[in-house]
Amino acid sequence: MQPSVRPRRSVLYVPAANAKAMAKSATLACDAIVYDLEDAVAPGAKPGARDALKAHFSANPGAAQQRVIRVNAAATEWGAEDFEAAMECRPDAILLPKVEQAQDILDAAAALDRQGLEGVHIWAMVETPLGIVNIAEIARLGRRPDARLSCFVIGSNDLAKETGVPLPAGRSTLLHWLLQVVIHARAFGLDVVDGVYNDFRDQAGFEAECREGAVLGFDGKTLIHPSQIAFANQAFSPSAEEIAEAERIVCAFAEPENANRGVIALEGKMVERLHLEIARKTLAKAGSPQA
Ligand SMILES: CC(C)(COP(=O)(O)OP(=O)(O)OC[C@H]1O[C@@H](n2cnc3c(N)ncnc32)[C@H](O)[C@@H]1OP(=O)(O)O)[C@@H](O)C(=O)NCCC(=O)NCCSC(=O)C[C@H](O)C(=O)O
Ligand SMILES: [Mg+2]
Repeated sequence: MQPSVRPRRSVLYVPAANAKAMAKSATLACDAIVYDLEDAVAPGAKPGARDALKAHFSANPGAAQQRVIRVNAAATEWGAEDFEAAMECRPDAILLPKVEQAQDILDAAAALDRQGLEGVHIWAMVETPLGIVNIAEIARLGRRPDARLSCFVIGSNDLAKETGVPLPAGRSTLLHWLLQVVIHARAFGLDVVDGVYNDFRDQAGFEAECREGAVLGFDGKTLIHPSQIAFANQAFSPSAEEIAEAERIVCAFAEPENANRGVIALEGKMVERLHLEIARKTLAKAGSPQA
């Protein structure tokens, strides 16, 4: 399944057991919401969270944001009931935690097929050592429409837990694994969203990690608090300078004398038609009609 063209700059987790957060979520300017039935919901609160989720979707059949539901893994005692509840809600996507092999995705896709739920994508969390080791096999499903896979989401807390590494500023301990996930997502046409920043009162640290994620090639960041949305939207959007440069490149190639040229000089730099493609992508991301 091809990834959606909708942006993934800001992807907010909302615990499905938190009625106040659920109500607030509809008003927030994030690109996507992940209603969580997994780690943010205590074992005893799972049945109530499923009911709340179903009631929320039933009362709000449409939403401005993409809506995703994170279920517990199929192998857990909650997995089957979570998946049933998620299918009943008909979200844009179901997020599978701790994906470790392609079969995890294919099983979920088959269940969606059995229910005739067309258009429901699968997102996969990459957050275990085995998930990283098998990333090529899993990412390859991006080329198979029947697998429904459209997006990877990093789970940095679980990765740190499973590997025993700390999570220092700059995430040097995770960098190698993060880059593997990004390159495999790009190779097989998947979107890829960075992990959460836990210290939600530390705005400077959060902003630094957003910038780092953008430079590493992520499409956006998963978030835990509404205060993180605005900066994520900014960090994963083209800057004013990038937009202006892209416009100059598009204009330069539109000049009649450049119509048949593969490479031109612009402001002292070599600019090829591949840069024109990049410029058009930048403008498309910025929502410019010049794209
Ligand atoms: C972290 C929090 C528990 C903090 O909550 P709280 O102390 O209530 O924050 P505030 O008082 O500052 O909240 C202000 C208002 O904003 C609403 N709020 C807070 N968080 C959210 C949210 N996520 N979505 C929607 N609305 C939210 C509060 O209700 C207040 O509203 P109001 O009073 O009307 O103004 C809390 O932020 C939280 O629970 N965050 C989400 C945690 C979560 O989902 N965790 C699981 C996903 S992270 C993960 O598992 C990653 C991965 O798997 C990995 O391995 O790394
Ligand atoms: Mg996790």
